[in-house]
Amino acid sequence: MEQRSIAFIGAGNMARSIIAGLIASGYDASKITATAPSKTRLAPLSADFGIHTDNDNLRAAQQADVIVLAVKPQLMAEVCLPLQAVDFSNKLVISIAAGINSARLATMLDSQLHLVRVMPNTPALIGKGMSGLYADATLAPQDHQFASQLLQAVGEICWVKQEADINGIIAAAGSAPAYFFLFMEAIQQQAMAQGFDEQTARLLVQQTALGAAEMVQANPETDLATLRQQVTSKGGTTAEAINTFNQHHLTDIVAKAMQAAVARAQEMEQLF
Ligand SMILES: NC(=O)C1=CN([C@@H]2O[C@H](COP(=O)(O)OP(=O)(O)OC[C@H]3O[C@@H](n4cnc5c(N)ncnc54)[C@H](O)[C@@H]3O)[C@@H](O)[C@H]2O)C=CC1
Ligand SMILES: O=C(O)[C@@H]1CCC=N1
Repeated sequence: MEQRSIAFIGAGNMARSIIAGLIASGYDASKITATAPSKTRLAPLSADFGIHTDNDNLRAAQQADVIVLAVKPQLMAEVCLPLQAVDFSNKLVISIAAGINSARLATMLDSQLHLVRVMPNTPALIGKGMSGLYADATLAPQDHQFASQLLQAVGEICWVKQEADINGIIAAAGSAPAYFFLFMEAIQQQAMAQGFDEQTARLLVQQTALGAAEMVQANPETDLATLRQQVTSKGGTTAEAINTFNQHHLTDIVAKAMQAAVARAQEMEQLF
């Protein structure tokens, strides 16, 4: 892919995940800079990936072709204020922040921006990320392509047509690894309660989750309900477990959780 210079403003969990994925996919480490106020955050990034690090956001942003805004939403306004000195006319800005829309980012940076909003997730770290992207119609085709390639380097992508749909991506993908981890934690805990040691319980759940996900991927023509039914023998054990989930309204719980994620993103749009 095109090797533009990229400055990650904010070098936390998500920036690290994308950087790791990019380096693994062959992106030139010398073209990547990450910034954070503390050396403790930056040192492992330069040690692990050979990228540049800087504690000066303005310098890093001025020197980059692409600026990835990767700080917490509540810090975004404070971090953007000094960046108003940057000439954004030839730069692509990519924001991965939840709950901060394009209009707000333009105000925070006091500029007209070539902007892509991206909602990635942490499996980008191992090249298995899922990212939703949004840009308005003014984005140049080469910037559209660069953003696509950048996120494709760390997983799958989908573009959404309306900015509001980014909040749906948050609910279904950005936040969703945590739902699966929670479910796996619950299975591991119960497996331990039923007598397995921690390591064995983890192996049971991780291999089963991996196998289930890979079966979904390997059978694109088979819907998820059919895959579930193939495990569920009539009058058998799985049927009892699934009935128990249904009696406790698992589908409703998931719906409520995803709606709560969207509602929080909308609330953050007003707060920050
Ligand atoms: N963690 C996740 O799974 C996902 C996070 N996001 C978004 O990514 C953004 C970052 O989230 P995380 O990486 O989880 O947070 P984090 O807290 O791990 O990382 C934020 C980083 O910003 C740095 N920082 C703080 N003040 C700064 C400043 N003044 N200048 C430069 N850097 C500064 C901190 O050192 C920290 O390393 C958020 O806006 C979040 O909404 C989006 C999708 C998924
Ligand atoms: O929890 C959050 O707000 C961020 C956005 C999606 C995943 N983590």
